[in-house]
Amino acid sequence: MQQQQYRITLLPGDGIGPEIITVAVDVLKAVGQQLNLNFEFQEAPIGGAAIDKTGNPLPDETLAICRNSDAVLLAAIGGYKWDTLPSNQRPERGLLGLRAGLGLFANLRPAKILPQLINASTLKREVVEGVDIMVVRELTGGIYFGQPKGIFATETGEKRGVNTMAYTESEIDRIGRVAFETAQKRKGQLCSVDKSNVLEVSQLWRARITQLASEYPNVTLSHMYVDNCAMQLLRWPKQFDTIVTGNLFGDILSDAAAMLTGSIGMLPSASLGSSGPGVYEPVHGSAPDIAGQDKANPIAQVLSAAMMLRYGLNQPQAADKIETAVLQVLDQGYRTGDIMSEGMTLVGCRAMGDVLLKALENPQS
Ligand SMILES: NC(=O)c1ccc[n+]([C@@H]2O[C@H](COP(=O)([O-])OP(=O)(O)OC[C@H]3O[C@@H](n4cnc5c(N)ncnc54)[C@H](O)[C@@H]3O)[C@@H](O)[C@H]2O)c1
Ligand SMILES: CC(C)[C@H](C(=O)O)[C@@H](O)C(=O)O
Ligand SMILES: [Mg+2]
Repeated sequence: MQQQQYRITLLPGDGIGPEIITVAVDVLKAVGQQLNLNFEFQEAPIGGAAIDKTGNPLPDETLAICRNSDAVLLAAIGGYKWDTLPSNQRPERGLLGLRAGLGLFANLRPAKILPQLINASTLKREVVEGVDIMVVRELTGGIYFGQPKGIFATETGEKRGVNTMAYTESEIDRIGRVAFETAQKRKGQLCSVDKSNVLEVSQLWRARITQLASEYPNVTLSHMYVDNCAMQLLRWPKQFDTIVTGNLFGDILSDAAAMLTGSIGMLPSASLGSSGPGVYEPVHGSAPDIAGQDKANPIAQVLSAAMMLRYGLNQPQAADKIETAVLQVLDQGYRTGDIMSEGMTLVGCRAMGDVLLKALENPQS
């Protein structure tokens, strides 16, 4: 079998980023060896680490390296050290710049409860058992990017902070199509989430998504206001299959959906554009409260690497192997602190990496 070569850019970022990405790289190398895939890793700075090094949260060189790779594996950015910077100089700008620079308008955030972790959820077993939701979040538009934005002086001398939530029809259509196609491959139920009882931008969103539905007769479309959706996610999450929503609503709802699964430390994501490399990253942040303590759960990062193999590199067998190894270590009772429950074995980030490698070497079918 001829060896497949892939150029992967690694963006460890800040906080727990370097700890968790190391685990994912080891896992990728191990699965690569088994399936004759050769990963050429190249590391670049982003976020706070890049600010410290270059003064810029997204150096041009970082973006160029990402553009020139087959896929980008990102850990997380941000932390206390940079919290007092003005918003346009913060680490988060590096992440937004990366998403915009690579045209990654579609963010897929799966929230699936694993049977092994039902006890780690704060919700009742009957509420979370069987939950399997895909949040399709628009990622390069909406209030994160709309103009005008800034802090402006008013005539009275008072300051006024402004952000603008805006979507064009074509921006809504392209994320809508990704969402309908995603729902088609799942249970065929798409819930579009907006705030069209108040916001004009949401009225346009709802109208376009409704119009698109005629092209996808095998998908059942429903609509929900975002405040109700936040409540329904906690009340009866099994009513959802695929959710499509804008940038800010998707950010908030995906963190809420994460908790259904036990911990945000479990949730991967894929950020995709219409061409070029995607960025694969955990839903969680840099967790500065536990950084450098070997306490982080690396599974969201490892599952992001699996999403990279599945969606970005078309290597589903390799992705399956990683996902199976994750299930195996959970079956064996290994838990980081965030998913710990009675009777389980508490491990740190590095030890979780070690048991994952063992599970890859010795899969128990
Ligand atoms: N994609 C990203 O890079 C990203 C995403 C979200 C937040 N952030 C940034 O991260 C920084 C911290 O933000 P925050 O505290 O609001 O969110 P966070 O997701 O970093 O942390 C929230 C809580 O979850 C815990 N947690 C997160 N990931 C974990 C993991 N893998 N294992 C165990 N516990 C985990 C943290 O310890 C913390 O208690 C901020 O600067 C924020 O802007 C970055
Ligand atoms: C860090 C921040 C810019 C980012 C976002 O808001 O998109 C994060 O919360 C996420 O969910 O990826
Ligand atoms: Mg978020």
